[in-house]
Formats: sequence, C-alpha cells, structure tokens
Amino acid sequence: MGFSVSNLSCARGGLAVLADVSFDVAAGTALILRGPNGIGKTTLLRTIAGLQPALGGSIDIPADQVAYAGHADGIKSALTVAENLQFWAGVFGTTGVAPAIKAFNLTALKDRTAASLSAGQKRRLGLARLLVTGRTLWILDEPTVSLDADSTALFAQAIREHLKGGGSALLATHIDLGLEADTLDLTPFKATKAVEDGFHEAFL
Ligand SMILES: Nc1ncnc2c1ncn2[C@@H]1O[C@H](COP(=O)(O)OP(=O)(O)OP(=O)(O)O)[C@@H](O)[C@H]1O
Repeated sequence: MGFSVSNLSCARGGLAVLADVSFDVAAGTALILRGPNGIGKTTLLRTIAGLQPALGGSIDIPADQVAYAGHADGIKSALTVAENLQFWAGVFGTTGVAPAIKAFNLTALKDRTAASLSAGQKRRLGLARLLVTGRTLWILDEPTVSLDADSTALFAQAIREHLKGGGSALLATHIDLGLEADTLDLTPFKATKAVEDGFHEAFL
C-alpha cells in the first residue's frame, strides 16, 4: 500500500513553511526527505501523519495504516521493554512482540524498565514499536538519532524487510541509510508568502 500528496502546503507556528509539495510513495518503496534545518521536514511529516491540518493541497493516505515515529519515542518509562511493546500491541490490536524484540536486538534488555535504558536503547525500543503496529505506512522523523552504527544497520534492515513485505516509508533523515530509495530535497518548496494559517498548536 502506498500514498501520495498533491500541491501540499503546510504551516508551523502560524506561518507558512512549505508550498506545493507533490509526490507518490508506491507500495514497497521509501522516499527520503532532505533539506536544511528548519526547512519544514518535521512540519510536512506531521501534516501527512494527520497530526496537524494542511494549509492547502491534498493528502491521499489511508489514515488507519499510518505509523508515525517522531522525536518523542512514546515510551512508558515505568514499564519494561517487553511490556512497552505489549502495550502498543494492545493499542494496535496485534499480537506477538518477539519479532520486534529480535529485530532491534532488545532480547537482553526485555525485562529492564524503559526508564533505565540509554538514549540509543530507548530509540531502539521506540523503533521496535513500528513493527508491533502492524501498519503498512511508516512516517519517520530522524529515526536514527542516538543510534550507533550497529543499531542504524538494524534499523535499515527493518526498513528493507518492511518494504519487501509491501509496506512503504517516508523518512526525514540526514544520514545515509544505504537504502535504495528516492530522495526529495524540500529546499525549492520553501514558502515565500507568510500566510497566517489561523491554527495554533499550543491549543492542542
Ligand atoms: N512550535 C513552533 N512554533 C513556531 N515555529 C516553529 C515551531 N516549531 C518549528 N517551528 C519553525 O517551523 C519551521 C519548520 O520547522 P521544522 O521542525 O518542520 O523543520 P525541519 O526541516 O524538520 O528542521 P530540522 O532539520 O532542524 O529538524 C522552522 O523555521 C522552525 O523554526
């Protein structure tokens, strides 16, 4: 399953950030967003994931298939690694967290509380959550932050398996994951008009 956006414009903090972005992400493929700090990668991903309204354009995406991983990992610090994944499996109505534990090398940590994990270990747990969602469209914002080289390679492998199974992924990342994926530089889509969007995320 894939998705597409057409002439999408989005805003942050009441100001237009990006204008007229269009692309397709076909089933079994990934698209990597690039661009300098502040260009609007996070804003675009949040808009496509349905976390904030678009300023204009359209998003053709099955919302019930989206799994979003942003800067916050959504980890429950009082729960163990395994309990965190079981919690998310319950939320998404799936069963079986063993493949996620294995894919992100969490076996030795599975009975540790999340509060006691290092930053990179927490990030591995946050990414393992993607596997238990059972969802086909992954929208990922700087997924490799805090990951060492080995963990980055595990993550890249998880993406490859996801794509091989017919899933798709949209990622903002500054590093080269070694994926066979198209890239889209958002620099040319920087909004030139400072349009007030009337939406104030502080109220969310
Ligand atoms: N809460 C906020 N209120 C107002 N403006 C914001 C807010 N968050 C981000 N911005 C601004 O919106 C613009 C787009 O930010 P965004 O986080 O989408 O960029 P980015 O491309 O993801 O950046 P980075 O590569 O640094 O993560 C930036 O100019 C940023 O300063």
